Amino acid sequence: MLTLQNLTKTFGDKTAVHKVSFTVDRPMMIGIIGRSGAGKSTVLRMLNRLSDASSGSILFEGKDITRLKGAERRSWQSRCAMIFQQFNLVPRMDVVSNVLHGTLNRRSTLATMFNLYPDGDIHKAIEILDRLGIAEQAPKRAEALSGGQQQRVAIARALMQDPAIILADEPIASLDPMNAQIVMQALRRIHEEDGRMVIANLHTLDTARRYCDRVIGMRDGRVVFDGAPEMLTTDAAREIYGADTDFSEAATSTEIETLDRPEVHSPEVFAEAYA
Ligand SMILES: Nc1ncnc2c1ncn2[C@@H]1O[C@H](COP(=O)(O)OP(=O)(O)OP(=O)(O)O)[C@@H](O)[C@H]1O
Repeated sequence: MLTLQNLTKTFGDKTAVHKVSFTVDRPMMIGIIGRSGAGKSTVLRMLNRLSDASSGSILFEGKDITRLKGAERRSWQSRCAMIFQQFNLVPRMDVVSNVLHGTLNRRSTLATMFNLYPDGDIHKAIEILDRLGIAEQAPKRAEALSGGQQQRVAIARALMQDPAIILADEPIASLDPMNAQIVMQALRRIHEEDGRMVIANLHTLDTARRYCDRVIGMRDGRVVFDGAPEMLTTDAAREIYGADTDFSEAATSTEIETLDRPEVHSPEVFAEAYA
């Protein structure tokens, strides 16, 4: 359903992404890992059409995304929602209005100017917040929430768009381990329950192993690993991170020891994490 073919991005002399190709034939949760500057964000930005590819193509359900313009490009951007490390909420605006911003693409300018939202959208926003365990935060200003809660608001805003794909660019890089776990569980659950594809750029190996069905490793703009988490051996990690034999996985870890991968998928543990 999603195919990247020789996707390339250059900035002047610098090739940030070099002929990246992979196919995703069913909705899955994919982690893209690699050191800083490997090209992970640039790949996501091209996928969402925030940035244009220099060459190569992206096909989704047979359609060439790289060629979309105007309204078609905006429509793609709402099918392919993006979440950022810094949440990108409007800090002084209440939580529910931030979530309702996810409907901007389909609202008239006048309705947007006067903050007029249909009742159905407001109910939907609250339902989504409830699903993410933060409905009681709905009237508060976004800036009053913890980082983990703010990232869940950003996920709720993305869900308002009813996207086929959620792209998450370092979604947990600003969070402490407990909040990082809650946010990763939320993304995993959205993938499993809704059948949405999730592609997340991640700094740490253990997070990719624990939550993802497939891991893509990038180094210097190229894909150097593409496989199941079980295939991600220390040697494969060394290749991705360009490290020598001193390489220690602990250096890329945000581990907190309480959860194993099988438990992560259990709704009970998910609910408990929110309690
Ligand atoms: N707008 C830009 N102009 C010039 N160079 C850029 C631009 N955006 C990215 N780059 C360069 O492209 C390369 C890949 O950057 P990118 O942000 O995609 O890497 P990354 O793997 O996401 O790293 P990080 O984890 O630090 O965000 C880097 O060398 C970066 O400096």
